[in-house]
Order: sequence, then C-alpha cells, then structure tokens
Amino acid sequence: AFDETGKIWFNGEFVNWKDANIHVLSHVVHYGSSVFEGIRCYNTKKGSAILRLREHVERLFNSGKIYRMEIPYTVDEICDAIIETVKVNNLKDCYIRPIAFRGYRELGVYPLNCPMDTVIAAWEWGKYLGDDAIENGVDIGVSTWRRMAPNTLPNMAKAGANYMNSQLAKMESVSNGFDEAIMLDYHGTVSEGSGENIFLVKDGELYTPHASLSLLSGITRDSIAKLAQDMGIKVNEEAIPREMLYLADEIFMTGTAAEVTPVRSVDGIKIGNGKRGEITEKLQTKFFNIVGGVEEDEHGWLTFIE
Ligand SMILES: Cc1[nH+]cc(COP(=O)(O)O)c(CN[C@@H](CCC(=O)O)C(=O)O)c1O
Repeated sequence: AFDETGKIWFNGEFVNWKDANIHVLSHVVHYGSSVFEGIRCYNTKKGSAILRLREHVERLFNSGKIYRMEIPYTVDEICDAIIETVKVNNLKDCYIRPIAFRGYRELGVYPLNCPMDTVIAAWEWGKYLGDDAIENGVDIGVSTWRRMAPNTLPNMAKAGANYMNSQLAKMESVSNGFDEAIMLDYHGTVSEGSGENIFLVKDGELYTPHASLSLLSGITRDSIAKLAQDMGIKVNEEAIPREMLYLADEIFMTGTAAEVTPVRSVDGIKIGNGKRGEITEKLQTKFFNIVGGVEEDEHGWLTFIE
C-alpha cells in the first residue's frame, strides 16, 4: 500500500499525492491508451542511483511513438524530472513509474483529439515476487493465454493495454497455485512472464527468446546478457520450445521490479535441483553488487542523485 505522503510530478508540476487525479471520462480510463516505464533507484554505498535511466526514458518515448503519442517533453526533461521526483520525496531506494496517457476531452476510440498527460510517481517497492523469492526462487506455470500475436498489440511498446493480457495470465497462474505465469507466443514457443523476461541455463550457456519478437525488449534482460558475456558465458537468443523449460539446468526471470528471480519449478516439474542454480546466483550477485555500489559499474548504468 502507498504511504500517500509524497509528491507526484503531473504535467510539469509537483502535486500532492492525493491531488494527482484525472477525470473518469479520460480516454485512458476507457481505452487503455497509456505508455509507461518501471525504473529502480538503488541506495548504493555511494548514494542513491537510478539504474539505466536514459534507456528506460528512451523506451518510454519509443512506446509513445508506436501509438502516435506526442509526449510534450524531451528525453532530457523527463530524465531530469525523474531525478527531481526522487529528490523531492527524499527517497533512497525506490521504484519510479513514469506514465504518459491520453487525457480528458472526448470519448470515442479515435485518440488524437485528446490531450497527452504525463505523470511521474515514485515509491518504495520491495521484492516483486516476495522477499524470499530472490534466494529461494518461485514456482511458475505455463499459461493458456498466449502473448499477443504480431500486428495485434505491439509487444515492443510498454503500453498499459498489453497488461490486460498479462493480467489474464497472472490471474490464471495464481489461481492454479503458482507464483507467476510464463506465456508462450503465437507460434507456441516460450515468450515471457506477465511482468518479466526469462532465461534458461543449459550446459553452462544462457538461452532467451529473441528480443522484440513476442516480448518486451527488457532492459534487465540486456543487463544480464552483458554481465554474462563479461563472464564468458554464451548467450543464445532463439526460439525455445515449451518442453525446454523442463529440461533446463536452471531458469531465472529478469525485470526492473523482479530484478533476477530464480525459478525452481515449471508446471510442478522441478528445475535442476529445485533450488537457485549456480550460474543464476553468480549473475544475481554481480547484478546486486553493481546496483549496490559494491562492484564497479563498468557499463555506466548508474545515474547518481546528488
Ligand atoms: C511484460 C514484461 N516483460 C519484461 C519486463 C522486463 O523489462 P525491464 O524492466 O525493462 O527489464 C517487464 C517489466 N515489468 C515492469 C512492470 C511491472 C508491473 O507489475 O507493473 C517492471 O518490472 O517494472 C514486463 O512488464
């Protein structure tokens, strides 16, 4: 639950949390016309730092471009506003949610007469899949809901409407007793989770579905792939059959909220020894050491908040 005492950046002004409201007849409420980001700020040993800020903001604008949304700010202005939002709320470790959406003027599917509203909120958000998930892993199930097919809803856009698909998969998996869903794509090969990308480990190599085909081109996915390459671990991007999930030595999921979460079972079938795998732990430790300021940020991913 939110502590509701913070300030929210709303179309260029900071407003009180409880005053950050929109009209119920805003286009976005009825038609899902929003694009958004999930970004984390970490309280590193050297102060608070936002992870891959520019990549996230550029993806926000790319998502908007797909939907012909003209967000009335530059990438730099949104980056600066995000930094200000963390500072004005005196947050150290937090999750940041920029969102741009079609606002209030008229209803009807055609969106281009509605104004664009832009909001940035930030709050403390713990471990996405539960406190012990990072160490002990989660149980996931393959959903009967597939990720959106090509040319239906754009998987490359981090758009609100895509999460109606994610919600269906998540609700189904939780009702089946799992912690998270893994979705297949239109062709029946492995795609992504309701809010994460997925990696398999087999014979010392990583396997992950092609970016931007049927899944969000994850920034954490990119970070982990780079860390694996730094460690001399080969990363294979390829179509992964569902049954490969069962045969993997290790599986983990990646996302800004999920960070690096091991998977211990799929559809009730134990993965490897049913615990966090060795390569998963190595990558997870490296990731957390970088975002914790314990190890050198060699890729320049951290933007420190003075
Ligand atoms: C469908 C999906 N796929 C992959 C990812 C991983 O992307 P990245 O964060 O760039 O590594 C996310 C992030 N999910 C965000 C929203 C979660 C939510 O519940 O809302 C997040 O992790 O912030 C997804 O929502």
